[in-house]
Amino acid sequence: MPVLQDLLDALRARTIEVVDLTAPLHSGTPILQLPPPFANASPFELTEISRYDERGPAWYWNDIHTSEHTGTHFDVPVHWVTGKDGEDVAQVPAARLLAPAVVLDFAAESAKDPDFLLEVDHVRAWESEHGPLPDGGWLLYRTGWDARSEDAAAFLNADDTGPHTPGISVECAKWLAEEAPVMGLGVETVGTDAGGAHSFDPPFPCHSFLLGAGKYGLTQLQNLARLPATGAVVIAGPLPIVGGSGSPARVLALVES
Ligand SMILES: O=C(O)C(=O)c1ccccc1S
Ligand SMILES: [Mn+2]
Repeated sequence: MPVLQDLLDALRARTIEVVDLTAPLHSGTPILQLPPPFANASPFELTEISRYDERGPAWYWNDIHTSEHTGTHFDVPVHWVTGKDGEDVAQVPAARLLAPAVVLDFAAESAKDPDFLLEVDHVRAWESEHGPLPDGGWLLYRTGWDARSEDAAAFLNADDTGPHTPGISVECAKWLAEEAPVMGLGVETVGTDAGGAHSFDPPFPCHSFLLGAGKYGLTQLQNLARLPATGAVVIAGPLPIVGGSGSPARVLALVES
């Protein structure tokens, strides 16, 4: 029996579940707020072209206006200066859009400290319990932040000192980029870097090291709580925007029931 038929049978029998890791995309979707003098992304907008009316009697359609980095989205190397000679989002090999994924759950730590940072030791301890990180796969970092995703203020969690959202330490970002076998980092927060990463050295180290190493980012993921620590397969579908630095993406996980 061909393996693909086995997959279809398992999906039909629901012995394999499809978990949607994507946040709904709408005008209220939180977007990263960079401080002046830096420019910022635009909120997502739908602009109606027609809706079964004189502009189009039988059809409803819209223009969309969005940043590449709005909502659940896929970061590619060219997004950062360290990866400027790397892939744009249209150049990501299709074979890499389906990959194994592991989940590192630090939701409890992030609930206690919104500036919590994942360190290499945390990953090493996870590996001693669950085995090595997947070669060519995703490290999905669960912080529980998806619960805030429909409240932009809570999700961005900024005060007069800037945003306070959990992330990855500089040392861990460098290690994930240069030592770990994963092809990318997925997070629940607005971007792959911690809210305080603007003050790190280098600033935004996940972007700087991971994209500089030709790796990828997935952001604003949801439902990581529904995935096992190991064994999920993630399908991430960015739009192949020619020359693009990233794209809103539909991200799904296949999980054995
Ligand atoms: O890639 C992103 O969505 C992101 O987080 C970002 C975008 C542009 C500048 C800084 C950052 S930190
Ligand atoms: Mn991004």
